[in-house]
Amino acid sequence: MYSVLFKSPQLLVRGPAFSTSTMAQSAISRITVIGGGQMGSGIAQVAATHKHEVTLVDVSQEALDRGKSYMAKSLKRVAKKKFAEDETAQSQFVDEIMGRVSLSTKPQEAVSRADLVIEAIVENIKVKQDLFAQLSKAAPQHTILASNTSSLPIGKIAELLDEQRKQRFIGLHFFNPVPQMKLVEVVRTKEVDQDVVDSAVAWVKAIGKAPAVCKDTPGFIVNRLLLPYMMESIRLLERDVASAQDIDTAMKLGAGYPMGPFELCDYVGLDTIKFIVDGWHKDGEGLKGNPLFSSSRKLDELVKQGRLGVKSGKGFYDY
Ligand SMILES: CCCCCCCCCCCCCC(=O)CC(=O)SCCNC(=O)CCNC(=O)[C@H](O)C(C)(C)COP(=O)(O)OP(=O)(O)OC[C@H]1O[C@@H](n2cnc3c(N)ncnc32)[C@H](O)[C@@H]1OP(=O)(O)O
Ligand SMILES: NC(=O)C1=CN([C@@H]2O[C@H](COP(=O)(O)OP(=O)(O)OC[C@H]3O[C@@H](n4cnc5c(N)ncnc54)[C@H](O)[C@@H]3O)[C@@H](O)[C@H]2O)C=CC1
Repeated sequence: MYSVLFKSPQLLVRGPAFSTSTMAQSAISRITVIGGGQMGSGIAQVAATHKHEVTLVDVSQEALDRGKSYMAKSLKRVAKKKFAEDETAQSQFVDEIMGRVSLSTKPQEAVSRADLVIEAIVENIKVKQDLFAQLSKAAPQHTILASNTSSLPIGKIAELLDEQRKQRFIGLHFFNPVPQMKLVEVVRTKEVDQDVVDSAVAWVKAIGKAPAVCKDTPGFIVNRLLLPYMMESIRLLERDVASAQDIDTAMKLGAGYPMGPFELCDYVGLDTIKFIVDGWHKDGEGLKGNPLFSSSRKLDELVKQGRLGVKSGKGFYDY
């Protein structure tokens, strides 16, 4: 059932009928992000930019330092746009936001006061399930637990949790690069409470992003549509229909995409994509054997050669 919610004259919100608590201000203040890589560092940066107290967790100080440098580099780009020639204002801006982010290698301690925990660790179902089983022993009962997974079922990630925890478990799927991409997919399981969905939607808006609420099915919305497009692009290349460069040019100028499919594959990471397409082809709900999601010899070869994209300095392109 759809309804039109008028939040204020200039903002017409059209979407599924939310309970009145949708309009409630998000009661989320303290955020813990687990995994300080490409995505987790971006999520921590955006939350801190919007005045949240953030704790970023990773497995080692080295990994935390890497995440911190991702944030600092990104914030310097934002600061340069915001304060043009004023270098003092630029460094004050960066220092103020970075000052809201504390670093930790102790996940249970880091969630003990959190209102929201967002996991952005390796795309591996068992590692995610074990992490949340550990966190659920330490996080307050009210804490919302969320995963930023690209492809794994949210309900499966929460499988080891008790019923009460499952009712406060949700998908918050950010897009890369997090500071720049407006969308966050809010993925609801069968078990999640409506007020948790409403709080998540309110928080996503409070950090300047645009929520899209969807059910917990493979790929949610964007990746379900992106993956076949990406795999068909690779099959065009395998059939020698056109070069990667020409296919990218065609999709940027013909379909208005900011990046072509091969640029985007390199940007996201070929190993991540291979993991996802192999997983869905094997047992993705309703996708098993679907030719659109068949794996690709070319993709397998590149991953085997360690050509993972931007992160390894070479993928479809050399960087
Ligand atoms: C068909 C291929 C599909 C491949 C994926 C397959 C899908 C299934 C598996 C996916 C698995 C994982 C992915 C996932 O789950 C979901 C995703 O994230 S999908 C990827 C979504 N992202 C995109 O589609 C990115 C598209 N590209 C862009 O929007 C732009 O190219 C980009 C913003 C990356 C760079 O812009 P560009 O103009 O090329 O360069 P600039 O350097 O000038 O940047 C423009 C603008 O943006 C600011 N900016 C860029 N990066 C950052 C940053 N990290 N921090 C802060 N600011 C940043 C920059 O300052 C510029 O700002 P202006 O105000 O415009 O000056
Ligand atoms: N790369 C992308 O474009 C996108 C990725 N995602 C999803 O976000 C998640 C993270 O992806 P990326 O940031 O690209 O990966 P990444 O490899 O850049 O970062 C993962 C981070 O998690 C840390 N980590 C691994 N296991 C951990 C544990 N048990 N405890 C704490 N930290 C741990 C790693 O040290 C690393 O710093 C994945 O689930 C991925 O599917 C979602 C949207 C876009």
